[in-house]
Amino acid sequence: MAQKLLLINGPNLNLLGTREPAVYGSTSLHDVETAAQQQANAHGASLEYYQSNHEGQLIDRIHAARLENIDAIIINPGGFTHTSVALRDALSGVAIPFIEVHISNIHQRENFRHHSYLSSVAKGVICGLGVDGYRLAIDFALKNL
Ligand SMILES: O=C(O)[C@]1(O)C[C@H](CCCOc2ccccc2)[C@@H](O)[C@H](O)C1
Repeated sequence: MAQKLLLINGPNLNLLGTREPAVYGSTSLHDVETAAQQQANAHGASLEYYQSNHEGQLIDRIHAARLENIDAIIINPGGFTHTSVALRDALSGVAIPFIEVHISNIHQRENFRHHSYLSSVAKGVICGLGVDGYRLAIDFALKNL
């Protein structure tokens, strides 16, 4: 059966490409999502994408994935990375392997960004490689998850 991937972006990532290009680059979220879908399709897989600024909506989307036979989730949790036990619990609860992606190297930034509530339950974490991190995460998921 063809692999099904889900790409999730959290709060403020809808601003990608419009603000702080020095930190997050100049690629828009739409272009990230489109490239991700094309990458998956080129390998015979499907990829859905979702973005929300609301913690509960992200949690509801993760819960729904359980009923959609999603094989792997690629998620940039945005700022909820550093605050949300609930998002961690949702990902753990649905038991779908996920890869955590951060565009910036959170370990080179403010101290409050150094801890992730998600990393210890993630299959893997990619950070600091810009939007290429999404492509690399998808590549790994296609090969391994
Ligand atoms: O580096 C990442 O991908 C982050 O997940 C991005 C989050 C911020 C998302 C906001 O993205 C923006 C993009 C463009 C302009 C303004 C915000 C930040 O809170 C994390 O610590 C690291």
